[in-house]
Amino acid sequence: MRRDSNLKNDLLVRTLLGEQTERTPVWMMRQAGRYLPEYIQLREKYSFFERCKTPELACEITLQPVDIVGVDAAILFSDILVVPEAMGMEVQLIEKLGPLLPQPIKTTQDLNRICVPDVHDRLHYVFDAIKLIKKELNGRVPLIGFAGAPWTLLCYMVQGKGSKTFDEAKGFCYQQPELAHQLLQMITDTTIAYLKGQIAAGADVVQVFDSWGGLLSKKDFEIFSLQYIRQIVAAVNDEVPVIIFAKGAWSSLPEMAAAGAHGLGIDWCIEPQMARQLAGNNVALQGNFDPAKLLSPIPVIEKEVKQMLQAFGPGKHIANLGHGILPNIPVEHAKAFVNTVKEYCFQ
Ligand SMILES: Cc1c2[nH]c(c1CCC(=O)O)Cc1[nH]c(c(CCC(=O)O)c1C)Cc1[nH]c(c(CCC(=O)O)c1C)Cc1[nH]c(c(C)c1CCC(=O)O)C2
Repeated sequence: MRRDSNLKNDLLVRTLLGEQTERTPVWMMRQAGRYLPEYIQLREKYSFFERCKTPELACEITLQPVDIVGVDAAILFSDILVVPEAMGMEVQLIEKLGPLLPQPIKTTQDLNRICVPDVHDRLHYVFDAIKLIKKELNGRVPLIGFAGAPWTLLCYMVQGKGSKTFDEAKGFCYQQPELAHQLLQMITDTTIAYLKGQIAAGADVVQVFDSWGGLLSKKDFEIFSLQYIRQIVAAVNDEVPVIIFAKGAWSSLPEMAAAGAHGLGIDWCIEPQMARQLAGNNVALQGNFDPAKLLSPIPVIEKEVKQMLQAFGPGKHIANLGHGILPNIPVEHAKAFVNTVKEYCFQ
């Protein structure tokens, strides 16, 4: 296991490695983004991919929540969709609509248009950003690298846009399972090289986002998601700690723990005690505050965050939201979330 000896705050890394810490670490999924006025300013000047592909901009945005909100970890500013783009697909981000992939994968011919790229050629801008961020962080907090899980990326690559059900992506898997598995394996191979590149560039921890894992039954989650996540975790978990966040897929927590992850993200639909029973004692749990609850008045946020910390108990817990922070959250409310965790003492 590689560890950056220059880290002044290593609460996240130690928690993931099962070591005791003075307090619970805290960060927020999607913490670099639209609820921060400083981010919105940059967004007005540069397109989404300009922000992702310019290391100085990605670095500045990554550091914003560390400086402004005081989280215990930075997460690389990028997007899970840079991987489909590197594999040869056109990816656009449209205001208010979200991602658009105008030529989605439906047939063997479509699959032949994409490839497993050389990540050092196609995604070098991410590795350059990570090197710059590590330098600028100067050990203040660890840096989390990330990638989308193959299933969640397939959802966008086949559906071509966001969806509540991803019915076309699911239909593709059920109608053309062989093609689906070829695509999932190509994404997996790209992702392994991509995460290894992030780690080589300096990422201290990596997280795999399976935002749409909960759309599958437990059996189909194993077939179309978990077997690929397992390959990714096995390829990197001796280098740095790995967190799997598979939203809604709580019934597979035992299998995800057995896959060799150091941390498992959970959403607010499962109680901490139940998640602990399912996941066992050898893994840290991350979560699980309802992001919309950050709209509550600050005293309510403080009270509910304390209840959450108490429910998880001391140790083996990383305080976080159960999904990404919403754009309409006041910065003061995000700060209240973080500060309540930092100030909490277990009796
Ligand atoms: C499914 C998914 C995507 N991207 C991501 C996921 C998995 C996590 C999740 O479920 O929320 C992951 C992601 N996207 C972004 C980050 C940055 C780092 C961080 O967490 O702070 C991370 C970790 C930046 C972003 N990615 C995107 C934005 C907003 C675009 C903008 O600010 O111009 C940001 C800050 C665009 C994006 N990218 C994606 C969507 C659906 C959208 C549009 C809607 C939305 O914003 O949530 C795909």
